[in-house]
Amino acid sequence: MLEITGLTKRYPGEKQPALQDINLKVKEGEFVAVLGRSGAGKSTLIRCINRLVEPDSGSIVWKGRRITGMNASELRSLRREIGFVFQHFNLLPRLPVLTNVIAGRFGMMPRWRSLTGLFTEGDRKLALASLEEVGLASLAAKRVEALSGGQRQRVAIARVLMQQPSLLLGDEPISSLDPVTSERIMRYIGGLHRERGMTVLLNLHDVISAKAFATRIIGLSGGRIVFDGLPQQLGDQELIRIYPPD
Ligand SMILES: Nc1ncnc2c1ncn2[C@@H]1O[C@H](COP(=O)(O)OP(=O)(O)OP(=O)(O)O)[C@@H](O)[C@H]1O
Repeated sequence: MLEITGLTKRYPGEKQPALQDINLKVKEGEFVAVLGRSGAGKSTLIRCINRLVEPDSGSIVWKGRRITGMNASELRSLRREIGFVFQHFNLLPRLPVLTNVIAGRFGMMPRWRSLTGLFTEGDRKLALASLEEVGLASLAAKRVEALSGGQRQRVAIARVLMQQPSLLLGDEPISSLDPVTSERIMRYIGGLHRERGMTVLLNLHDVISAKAFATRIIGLSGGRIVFDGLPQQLGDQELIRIYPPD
């Protein structure tokens, strides 16, 4: 479903490449957790997949379409199909929760605001149902800026639910949340994977969450894949390879 071949990225002015010759095939319905030390290349990998970061070489093919090489309009339509949860949520703080969630339907369309008047009753119902799923329906009318970090993250998840993507990418979606909220968000994402068959690829700092929820773990170190296996194959030796001491 997602096939990454020979992916390499070096940021301008950096000596070491952030990613070196990454080869990775993700099958439909897999839940992949990407682990690695800070600077290992996890964000770069995820961001190359939706072209928020421009790779230097290699190819990324999703459902038979070559992401590397897509033009701006092809990318816009791709980003409507691929859900992306950032560390910093990417919400519009001054607008109500419900409007932020409905915007998910339009992907990352920059001019979506001009569509506000065109939201249908169906859109509103679906957005409310998504908020219900993350336990925030009662806050639908509140401005996002009045919510806590954990609540904002749940709004971001509700927006992704609304988008109904077949691929969900996440860049450390739980790293700024408390343990209880983190667990809750991971359970939502696990539910999306199990019940809707969504393919998930998440960068995580937390090995325990990765082992509990993922069906496959990728370990990155120095921009290379140093582990690729099942959660139960991740033992002490493998963890040392993924998290080498200084
Ligand atoms: N915009 C940038 N300009 C220059 N170098 C960058 C940029 N973004 C990342 N890097 C470098 O690329 C390497 C990989 O960074 P990346 O953010 O992908 O790692 P990461 O594993 O996601 O780290 P973290 O867990 O801290 O988010 C690091 O050495 C980092 O300093």
